[in-house]
Amino acid sequence: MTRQVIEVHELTAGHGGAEAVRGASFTVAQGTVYALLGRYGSGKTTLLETVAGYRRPMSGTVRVAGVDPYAPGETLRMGTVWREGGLFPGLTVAEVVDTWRRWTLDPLTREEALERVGLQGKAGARFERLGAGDRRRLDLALALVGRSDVLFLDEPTAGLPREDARRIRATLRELASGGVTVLLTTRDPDEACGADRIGVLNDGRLATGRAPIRLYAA
Ligand SMILES: Nc1ncnc2c1ncn2[C@@H]1O[C@H](COP(=O)(O)OP(=O)(O)OP(=O)(O)O)[C@@H](O)[C@H]1O
Repeated sequence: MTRQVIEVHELTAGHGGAEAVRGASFTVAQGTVYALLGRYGSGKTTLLETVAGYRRPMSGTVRVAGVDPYAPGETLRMGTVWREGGLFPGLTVAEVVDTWRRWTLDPLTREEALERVGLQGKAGARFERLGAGDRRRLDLALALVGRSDVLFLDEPTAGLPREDARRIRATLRELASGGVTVLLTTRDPDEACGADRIGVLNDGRLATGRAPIRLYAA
């Protein structure tokens, strides 16, 4: 039977009492990519932060691998990449990953982490010399260092050149084939169509469906 790694039921979430997401329900099966698609301000980031356990739900429930990600003491093998990404001036890719590994219990080896995101061969490169796509890959490698089997990604290809975006999507598909469950946000309908399932957020309301669906039909 398919295992639902992320289970969200009637979730309402927001900021200082103002609701940004209302009554969202969806599930994400193990080893699949789920895209939350929506315009600016539709509630994507608020929903992602709440499902990842960074924000307390106003009502409703979230379970990730069967546990409440907001509950104190729960440790989940999950990784997150927020839109700003990391800045590591003065360090090489290898040094950044090794620093992360030191803070992580039972981490992947540096080689494993870089290989999973296609950055093998860039270990000696200085962070400042990396292009935007490789910087995003490095963020992904750091999210994976703790052997994460769930990834939460806020607009992982936003602002990237088309080819970099395509390669990141291919990497996410490979990770999913290896059993990693991916929940991402996007403003790009093309990107959403590459996911296994799509939820469309419109002004805090989530409509769910199976890809491919016509998103902005005339
Ligand atoms: N820290 C905050 N404090 C108060 N209101 C917020 C905060 N962050 C977001 N909001 C509001 O919550 C609503 C949803 O914002 P959210 O950032 O979740 O949407 P989004 O779809 O991710 O948009 P974007 O693509 O612009 O990031 C918006 O009305 C926004 O103004």
